[in-house]
Amino acid sequence: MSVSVMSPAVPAPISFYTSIPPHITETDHVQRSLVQLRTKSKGLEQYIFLNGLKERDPSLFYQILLSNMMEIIPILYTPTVGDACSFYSHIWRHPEGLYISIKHKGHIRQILRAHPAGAKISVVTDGSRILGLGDLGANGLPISIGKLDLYVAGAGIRPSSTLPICLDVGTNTKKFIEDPLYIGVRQTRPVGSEMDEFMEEFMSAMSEVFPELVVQFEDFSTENAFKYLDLFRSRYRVFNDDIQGTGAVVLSGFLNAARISSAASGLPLSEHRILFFGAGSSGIGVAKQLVSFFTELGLSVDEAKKQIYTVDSKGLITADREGLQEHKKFFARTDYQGPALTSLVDIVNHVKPTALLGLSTIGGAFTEEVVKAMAATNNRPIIFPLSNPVSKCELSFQDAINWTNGRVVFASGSPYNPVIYEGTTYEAGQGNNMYMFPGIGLGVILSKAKHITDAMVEKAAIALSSSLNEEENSRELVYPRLNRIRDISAQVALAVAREAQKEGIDNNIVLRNLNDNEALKHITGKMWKPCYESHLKLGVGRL
Ligand SMILES: O=C([O-])CC(=O)C(=O)O
Ligand SMILES: [Mg+2]
Repeated sequence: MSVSVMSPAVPAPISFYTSIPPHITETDHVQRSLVQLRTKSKGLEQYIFLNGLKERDPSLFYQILLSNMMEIIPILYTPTVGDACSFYSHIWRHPEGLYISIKHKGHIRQILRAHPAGAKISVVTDGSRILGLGDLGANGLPISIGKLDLYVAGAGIRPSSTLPICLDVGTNTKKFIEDPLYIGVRQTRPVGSEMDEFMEEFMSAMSEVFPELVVQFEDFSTENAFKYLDLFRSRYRVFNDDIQGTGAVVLSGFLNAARISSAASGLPLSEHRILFFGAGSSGIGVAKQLVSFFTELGLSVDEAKKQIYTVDSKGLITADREGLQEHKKFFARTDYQGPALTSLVDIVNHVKPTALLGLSTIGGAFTEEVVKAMAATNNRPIIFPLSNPVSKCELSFQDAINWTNGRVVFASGSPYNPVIYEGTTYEAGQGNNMYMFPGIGLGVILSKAKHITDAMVEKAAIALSSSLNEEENSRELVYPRLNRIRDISAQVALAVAREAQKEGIDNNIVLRNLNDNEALKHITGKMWKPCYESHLKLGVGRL
């Protein structure tokens, strides 16, 4: 009997074929899985379904994710991942990612060595400030997993090169410690030197076991976010997504929003007054990113700082306030001596900002009065309610449109559906760091940069802001459409790599010698794509 050249070299076991019903193809199974997903109720049930699918058939999972990104990303990522984290101990089904516990102190290298080699990008959280949901302890792992799914979808990183980690060091949230189903260690968080020593051991073990690894710190509490970024950024390839990723994505959206707003007002970019509602790691991270950009426009640091006002739970931050936390001092105002301004409306009326940015995690904080005060002094007020998930967002898109008669230039951290107002359809921008971190990570991996500098992050932001196509610009969008994420990540990655080359901290000669067009081709050519079909053909997949 002659053997067809199309036959697989090694025939699949008979049992494999007999387990597959007669009328099933790859194409209809993708459709079947989508139907199964869509019949689940929205939110956590859909998250659990996708999580199970990823475990059962990773190749099918990625196939579905990549061909339905607009539908799937809000389930695996913000906002639904917030519910997954809140209830993770209760919905936990199977081991995934990696837990490094405080109990492993002294043995972290051995634990990492037991993991398959080859990780190139790791997202690491200690669960202490998950989105705007607070200290969720060991329940924080899904945020690392969700961010890495975006690396796969948005930047084409191979799934086996990703390493989601939750540092299980305890939680200060009593209800978790008392919950019999809680999956983390039952103790409060270590402070001071115990945590510092743990982090030192962890980072040095990571770089030893995974020499090519880029580390993204995620959702650490504000103080630790700043502290560990400062401590490790010159020694390892590490960046903090909440400080730098959010800083960059907001700078990028602000540049486009300011262009739209200035077209109506004639105000030069450097004269915009920006009010930050929220002064945690993200708020201050974004503010610093703006200062750095303004200085490049020719302003001194002091002049740039003057354009920025910060507000925390006690009101407008002024230098004369007692006991001001270290990270808030830089932006504390010295030009206001009156009685403390505590209400946001009073602050808006005093500052008359052109842009109001929310990073406060206080849902609904931008009330009708606040929004109308913004609309009273600005033809095109810029309002970015950036806190996540939706329950913590300062303003809904519908209210923003209604209360400004459609004049607002809007971007939120979580997604909103388009709104129709007086016959016109308006689209919300999503100012989420998902536009930045996949491209930043990819650029660092490909250029083999030694460090991630502020200039690399800034160049990433500028690349994003100029990535909008004609149609997106004509619709007055402030961010490109998400379905172009791979193109955008490639442009961001190139900008990051070019800056690393300029600073002489890259280590990839091939990339250095390519012109921009060749380099973009090289980058997109490296992007991983799922190959679902071949699994059934070769009989090695699991349906
Ligand atoms: O995860 C997101 O959607 C954005 C983010 O980093 C955060 O809110 O902490
Ligand atoms: Mg975050």
